[in-house]
Amino acid sequence: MKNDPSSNPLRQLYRRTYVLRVLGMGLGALPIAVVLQQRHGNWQAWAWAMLVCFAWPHFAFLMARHGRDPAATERRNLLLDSFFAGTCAPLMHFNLLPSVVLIAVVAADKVTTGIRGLWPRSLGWTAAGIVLGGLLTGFAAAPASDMAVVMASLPILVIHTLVVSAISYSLVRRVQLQNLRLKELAHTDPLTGLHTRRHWEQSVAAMLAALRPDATATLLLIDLDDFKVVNDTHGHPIGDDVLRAIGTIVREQVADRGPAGRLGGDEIALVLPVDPSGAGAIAERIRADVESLRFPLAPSLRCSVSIGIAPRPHGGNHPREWIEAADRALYQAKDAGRNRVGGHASDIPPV
Ligand SMILES: Nc1nc2c(ncn2[C@@H]2O[C@H](COP(=O)(O)OP(=O)(O)OP(=O)(O)O)[C@@H](O)[C@H]2O)c(=O)[nH]1
Repeated sequence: MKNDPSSNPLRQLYRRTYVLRVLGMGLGALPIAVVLQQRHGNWQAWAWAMLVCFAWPHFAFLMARHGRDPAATERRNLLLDSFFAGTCAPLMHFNLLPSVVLIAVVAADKVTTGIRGLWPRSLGWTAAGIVLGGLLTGFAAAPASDMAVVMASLPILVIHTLVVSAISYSLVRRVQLQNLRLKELAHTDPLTGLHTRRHWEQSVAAMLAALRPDATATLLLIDLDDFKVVNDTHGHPIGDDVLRAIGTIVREQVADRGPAGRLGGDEIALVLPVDPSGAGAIAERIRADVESLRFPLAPSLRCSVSIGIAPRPHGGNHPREWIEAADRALYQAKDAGRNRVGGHASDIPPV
């Protein structure tokens, strides 16, 4: 990806502005031509207008494409756009509507690039274009725009505005989708596909806030048995495969019924809106699925989990107290020989 030019949006800027430049300059030719025809412009005025409107966009594209630094070349081209638009105002003897439209259009193009400071800088270039063009045309002024000039100015006004809006919309949508993806990545543990600890805690808090105070919910705390031995015997990558497989099992068993997160290391927690016996049945399925896991790269490997279950504490939404209760149930399961579910049987003290 590093050498892929498409991975650098600034390097690709000249492609996007090429379309806008061809469109803007091409449509801009219409009111310029009408004004030149009305005031019987000389051949030099026509030649300059045609060069700016029809040759410059392609020349700018080729310069940026073949330049050593396309982004820098394109930034300079954008400033030259403003200069050329500036020269067109005196060329049209400052005919008000097309002069203002042309200058506004090239200014808008600077804003849509998102390059900081480009738009204010472009104003100086526009002013330079106006002064140079003015010196060459003697600053002749005929600002009134008749109906023919108004009509000829409409296509650039309407079409260019709509195209710039469509491009801006698609850029905003892309940024929104990328932000969403970044948020997902920040919320998801890459190994297990479960929530990260922080996001899990936030999701549990949100879930509890949405539940009635007396509504049932149960916390399951899952811990791999002798995971250190798994790592030591089969290696860390196989240990990662185990975590990955358990993440898949948990996600399949929980579906979207409640938040499931990796608290760290080999510890996974989930909260389900069910009573302890319902949670016990789900925990038992997870335990059995983990027990039946097989790994082609480590055929002798057998895994198991111990699971602690704790019902939601009465009269409180304190995840810490709740996790401690599930932790006690988990360690009872470990003490009782591992590969089992603890906490939903009567021998586990209530929270
Ligand atoms: N492969 C792998 N191992 C990890 C990861 N995170 C933590 N571990 C290992 O997980 C092991 C956790 O061990 P412990 O929870 O202390 O104990 P255990 O061996 O599972 O024993 P019990 O919990 O008592 O059954 C440690 O060896 C960590 O190095 C990980 O992302 N990948």
